[in-house]
Amino acid sequence: MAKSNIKKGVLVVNLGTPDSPKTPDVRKYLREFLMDGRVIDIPFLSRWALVNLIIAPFRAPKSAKTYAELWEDRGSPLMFYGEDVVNALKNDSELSGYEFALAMRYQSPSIESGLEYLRSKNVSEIIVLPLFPQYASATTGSVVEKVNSIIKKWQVIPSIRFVNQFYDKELFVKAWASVASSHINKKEYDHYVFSYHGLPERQIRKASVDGYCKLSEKCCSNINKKNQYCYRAQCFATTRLLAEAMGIPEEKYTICFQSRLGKEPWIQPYAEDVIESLAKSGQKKVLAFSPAFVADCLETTIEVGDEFKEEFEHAGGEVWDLVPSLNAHPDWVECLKQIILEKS
Ligand SMILES: C=CC1=C(C)c2cc3[nH]c(cc4nc(cc5[nH]c(cc1n2)c(C)c5CCC(=O)O)C(CCC(=O)O)=C4C)c(C)c3C=C
Ligand SMILES: [Fe+2]
Ligand SMILES: [Fe+2]
Repeated sequence: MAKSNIKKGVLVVNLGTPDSPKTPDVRKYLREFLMDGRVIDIPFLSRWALVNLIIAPFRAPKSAKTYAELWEDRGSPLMFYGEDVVNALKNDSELSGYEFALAMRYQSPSIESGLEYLRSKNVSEIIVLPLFPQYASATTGSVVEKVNSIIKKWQVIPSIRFVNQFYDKELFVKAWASVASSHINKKEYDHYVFSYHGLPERQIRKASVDGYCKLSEKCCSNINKKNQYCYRAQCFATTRLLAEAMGIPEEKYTICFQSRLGKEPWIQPYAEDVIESLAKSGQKKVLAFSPAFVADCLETTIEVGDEFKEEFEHAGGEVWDLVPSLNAHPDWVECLKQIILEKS
């Protein structure tokens, strides 16, 4: 029987990054990102005023300087590692029955252009793969909403499957262990820090079933029917899996949450408090992981790698190393391949 040439489509989506590290491009990026009602979940007019009159004008020039430090010859790492993994998937012979498009939730290439590309290839179904290991309404939820807002206008809507999270996939854990092995086998560390992007506490409460989530250590210490989509609980679960795979005992690691924005409470413990208390309690050599990100970006290289290192050393610590992100590591590409095949 002749082999069918009908293909399936895969839309690989990451958060997005400015088009360049120049202030106007950073401002444009921040505006689009922070005007998303799933990111700053307050009424439209208050959000508009906060973003356009306060955050974008004041933050853009500062962030632009940091983006300039991050920028490489190939551009923003979040973007070029996205291109690298998609190219690796395209070249995998086991995935020859798939068409791929890379998209960013904010800025370019847009989700709309990625979906249009897949539509032009007449794919029979589309797998949407947001590159966020843990579910949050502000990230995965926003990608799902955006995709739905576009395809609802299509005459023919193919079957669409969304990947909601993958923090617990064996190959995801294995990929982190592979990337970290060169650090772990080379040096002895006193302590390990797992730093995740933060979220406003309000967003955790909104995702909690029957008010289950009290934002205590206890409510996030396991995954159950009521907190299965709790970002904080999923970050705790990610840490347990990674620590177990790398043989790091419980007393040797600490979780924290970074990148707080605004005055409202965000999920705790806060990174700056953890860093200071580790240094003050005599931990000298620390290895840091950033497992909410699958590609290096501002939040990993600059915030965890440079700024946290400075804070740790200032508080009396001696060594602060960061495990790079999964980027285009072959084990990570293998993990993505398995996710795609399982969803098909
Ligand atoms: C785990 C993924 C992420 C979650 C959850 C998330 C929530 C979130 N972020 C902001 C505000 C900002 N985030 C910024 C950068 C940024 N955020 C993520 C991922 C998550 N954000 C990434 C990958 C990046 C880096 C992108 C890059 O180009 O390298 C920024 C911009 C940078 C800066 O100006 O400091 C802001 C602002 C909020 C408010 C939020 C949840 C509600
Ligand atoms: Fe963010
Ligand atoms: Fe919880």
